[in-house]
This record gives sequence, structure tokens and C-alpha cells, in this order.
Amino acid sequence: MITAHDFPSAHVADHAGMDMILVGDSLAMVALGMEDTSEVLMEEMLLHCRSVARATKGAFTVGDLPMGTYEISPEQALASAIRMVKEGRVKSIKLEGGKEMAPTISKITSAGIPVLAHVGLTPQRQNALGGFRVQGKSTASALNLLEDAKAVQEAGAYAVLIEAVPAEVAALVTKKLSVPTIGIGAGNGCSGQVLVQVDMMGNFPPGRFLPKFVKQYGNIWTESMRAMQEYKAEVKSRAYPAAEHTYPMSQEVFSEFERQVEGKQEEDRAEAEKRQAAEVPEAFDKLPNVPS
Ligand SMILES: Nc1nc(=O)c2c([nH]1)NC[C@@H]1CN(c3ccc(C(=O)N[C@@H](CCC(=O)O)C(=O)O)cc3)CN21
Ligand SMILES: CC(C)C(=O)C(=O)O
Ligand SMILES: [Mg+2]
Repeated sequence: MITAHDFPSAHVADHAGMDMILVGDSLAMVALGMEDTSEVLMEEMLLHCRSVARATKGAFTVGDLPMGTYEISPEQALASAIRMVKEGRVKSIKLEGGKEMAPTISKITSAGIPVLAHVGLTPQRQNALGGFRVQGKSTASALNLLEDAKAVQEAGAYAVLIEAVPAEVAALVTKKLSVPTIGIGAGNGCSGQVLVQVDMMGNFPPGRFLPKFVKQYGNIWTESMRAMQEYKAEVKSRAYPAAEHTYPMSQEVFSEFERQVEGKQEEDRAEAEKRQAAEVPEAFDKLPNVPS
């Protein structure tokens, strides 16, 4: 599974044969330049979901419910999930939370909308978690994570996404569940994996902080910079556009065009001279009387 936030990023993911494409609310940070994911609006998610859906032929699409659109009640969550499917054109939705979200997950799945649950590090709750912290590090916290995973499974989630959890814990949770798990920063014992596409493609300037779990499979930034700088240099040196990038005209037609332009200019000049000559006396008439 990989994230996508627009038509081209979904196009490449789908063509590469990804099983699942997530329109993550990480969109806020990687595509919209926001400080964190809590700022992104339903309307913004819907616009991007639609563009991803248009490019996706084979993969199963998932839309992340943005913060504030599902926490108030199961009814609010179902209404938001329906918008994601109806307007966003995705096939399923994802929401963050464990046992406390069980009634909400039941409500949405009973309406026929598949739900991917998200436990462990839940970035929408970063202010309560004290930042982007690894979860399930203590025995109590690991037990709590397992309870959360079981509860969302029982509520009807078709899979459980586990973020930033020790590998051993995620592997054991995976064993104890009957539905698949999808890990991010949760080791290779999960059923599947997900990454933010911009991160794994290396589409960001050097020096940016990256979570430990990111492996950079590409270097899109470097390639984009090379191309951009080469374009700039060639425009300035006039190496671009070259003959093959221009539309030619027959010499004959152009000569006639040139001749007519020159002829017109001659006519225009003569016309202007005539007009000026005619206007001079009139202009004199309009001058105010100068006291002698
Ligand atoms: N570009 C991007 N990639 C992501 O994976 C991502 C987002 N944005 N935005 C939403 C969340 C936030 N994510 C994050 C962000 C930071 C850490 C992080 O700093 N982790 C520390 C662990 C700190 C600890 O030891 O507790 C690390 O060193 O990796 C983890 C997940 C994952 N998601
Ligand atoms: C990091 C993944 C799991 C996510 O929720 C997102 O991209 O928003
Ligand atoms: Mg998310």
C-alpha cells in the first residue's frame, strides 16, 4: 500500500500494481504545506480523493477521514464516510482510534462502507500523545494496543493499520488477529506495509527530517532540480527552444508576410505625417490666448 494525493501520484502507484492506494491526511503536510494533519478540511480531502480515484483502475482506494469529521458521534462519522465514497469516489475509509471507535466502525460498516482502522501512533491525536511518539513500548501499552486492534476487528474493520510500534509487538498483534495488518514503522511482521509516497520517492529538499521507518527508494527532488536548472540555463542561453521545438513557415510565405509588414509600416508613416500636418493649425487655434 502507498499513499497518493493527486492524479499523477495515483497513476504511477496504480501502474506499478499497488494493491491499495491511501489518500492520507498526510496530504496536509506533504502536498498542502500545512503544519500538521489537523488543519486539512473534508472539502480539501474530497478534491484530492476524486483526482486519485480518476487515475486508479486496479488498486483498492482508501480515504483518510480528516480530524473533526468523525469523532463526535457514529452518525457524524457515517455521514462523513458517505461523503468520502459519494463525492471522493474512494472505495473505503480509514479512521484513527481503538476501542473507543468500535461503535463508529460498526455504524459505518453496517452501511456497507469498508473501514480500515488505524492504531498505535495516531497523528491526529499528536497533541494528546505528546508528539509523534513510538507507541506500545511498555507491557501495559502493548497490551492496550492489542486490545484496541481486537476491538476494531470485532467492530468490523477489514484490516488494521499499525503505526510506529516495536516490531515484536506488531508481529504478535498480527498473529492474534484474523484480519490483515498494515504496518508503517511497525516491522516486517505485519501482513502488509504502507509508506507516504513523497517520502519513499525522495521528493523533498535535502536536510528534511524523516521518521526512522522511511526508506528512500528514489530521489525525485534531485532529478527535478537538475531538470529545472537545465531548463533555466538553456532558456537564458537560447539553446532552448531548438529548431525541433519550433513551428517552421515556408520562406516564400514569410517573405510575402515581411514585405506586407514593411509596406504597411510605410503606409502608416505616411498616414501619420499627413494627419500631423493637418492637425497643426487646428492645435494652434486651440491654444489659449497668450497675453502680449
Ligand atoms: N511526510 C510524512 N510522512 C509520514 O509518515 C507521516 C506524515 N508525513 N504526516 C503524518 C504522520 C506523522 N508521522 C510521523 C512523523 C514523525 C515520526 C517521528 O518523528 N518518529 C520518531 C520517533 C520518536 C520516538 O522515539 O518516539 C523517529 O525518530 O522516527 C513518526 C511518524 C507519520 N505520518
Ligand atoms: C501515514 C499513513 C498511514 C497515513 O495515515 C497518512 O498518510 O495520512
Ligand atoms: Mg493519516
